[in-house]
Amino acid sequence: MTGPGPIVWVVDDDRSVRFVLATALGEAGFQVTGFESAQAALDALATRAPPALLFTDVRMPGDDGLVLLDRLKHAHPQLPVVVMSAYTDVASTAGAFRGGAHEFLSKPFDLDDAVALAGRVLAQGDEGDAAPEPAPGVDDDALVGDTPAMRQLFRAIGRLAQAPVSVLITGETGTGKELVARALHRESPRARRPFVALNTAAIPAELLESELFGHEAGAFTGATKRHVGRFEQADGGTLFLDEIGDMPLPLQTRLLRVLAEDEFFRVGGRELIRVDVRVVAATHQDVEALVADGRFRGDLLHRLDVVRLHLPPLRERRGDVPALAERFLQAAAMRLESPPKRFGKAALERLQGHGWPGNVRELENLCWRLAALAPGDTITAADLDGALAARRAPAQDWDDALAAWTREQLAAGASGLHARALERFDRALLDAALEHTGGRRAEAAQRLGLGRNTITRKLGAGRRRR
Ligand SMILES: Nc1ncnc2c1ncn2[C@@H]1O[C@H](COP(=O)(O)OP(=O)(O)OP(=O)(O)O)[C@@H](O)[C@H]1O
Repeated sequence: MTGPGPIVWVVDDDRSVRFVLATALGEAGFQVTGFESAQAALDALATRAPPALLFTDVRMPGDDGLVLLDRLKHAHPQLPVVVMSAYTDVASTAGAFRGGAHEFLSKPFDLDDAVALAGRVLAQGDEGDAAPEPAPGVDDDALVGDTPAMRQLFRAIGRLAQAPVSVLITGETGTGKELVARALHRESPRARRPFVALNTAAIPAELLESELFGHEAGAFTGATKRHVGRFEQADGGTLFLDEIGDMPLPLQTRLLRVLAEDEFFRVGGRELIRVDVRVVAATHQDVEALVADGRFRGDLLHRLDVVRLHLPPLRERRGDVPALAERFLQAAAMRLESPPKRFGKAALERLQGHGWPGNVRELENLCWRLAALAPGDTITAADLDGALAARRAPAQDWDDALAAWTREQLAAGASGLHARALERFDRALLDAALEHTGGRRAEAAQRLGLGRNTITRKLGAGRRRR
């Protein structure tokens, strides 16, 4: 899609990073231009209006990203800059923030996170004092919900935000677990300190430990610089550990110890690091079952699960669908700088009747698509059917999606892709078959043409290594 969305520039000497980021941002409605060097971006600025947002890598041939940041801060102080780097050492991150970076994105990053970040930064700009004409704001982090389950949840968040206890958030994918974690942070006395999120499932097991606790230069092959882990980054604030059920067992043991002692060593380090971090964890899995199967430590669950917040799936709170849909549509129109649209009555009814297997995220994506593509001011039931069908279409081209995933992973520096791809292939088949058979393994195995033992083994392997 090349909608009339806000203009974003991506400066990175790595062509594949520019490509994947531009594609993802483009699909979300931004107009993206890539530059291979700081100089190329500066040259463009001499002849063109500045973008609404700029992403830049740090280490590039010629002037690096921090030099670019410095120049931009003088020439265009209002322009938000997101600095991206694989080097999350103190010098790079602190240098970036000192230089006026709006956000720091550590590579490899999740593309959804990068897109969400772009949305957030621009929304802040829209609402902030610095924006020339503050638009009527849509608060990206505001939780929408008026059903009894959500009201109860909001009360619990208000109460829990003040208490420094660990919280475990459960709920299907896309139900808003991260948003709840952010709300807990925002309403807490830690609000002025960092909120740091880590998706355990998105990071290869062998990198997780150093991602969490950091490492010293030379701690292992490839560790050329000191890396400050997420625990340290979150000092004084909140660390959100998403998909905690996917954490490998040895790391669970280490996490348990750190939570008990509030101190740790970086990988390969000798200096004892003390931190004050509130941990909020989340999972979409049945964590008690993981404990029963020996895949998750009961004592760690106990420590993380001082209080549990459960997010019901959207199909169990259909009353919230209209307000959510209107909100997303309004936010999308603002972001795309397109005229506002509304849902017609029949369309709203159809939305409420939909099953929403992807929950609020699915609804949000659909609204973005409709904001960009529906022809009139009022969205009809036919527009909706078209958008739902279009959403399903890419799923048919799974080989394209696989190729895109592979390119993205390679660009982000990942290795061992064949094994990981096979795992995901198995998991997609198994999950879909189990969903189809209502969780009956024997039937799922038979439908897939696999032996029952094979399916059990694959399920175990998938869960262990995810
Ligand atoms: N109650 C809500 N009000 C407004 N927006 C919401 C609400 N719940 C979820 N969203 C939006 O839906 C999207 C998905 O939410 P979020 O990422 O918090 O889900 P999640 O449960 O953490 O998903 P996953 O398990 O896949 O990580 C986000 O863009 C979020 O802003």
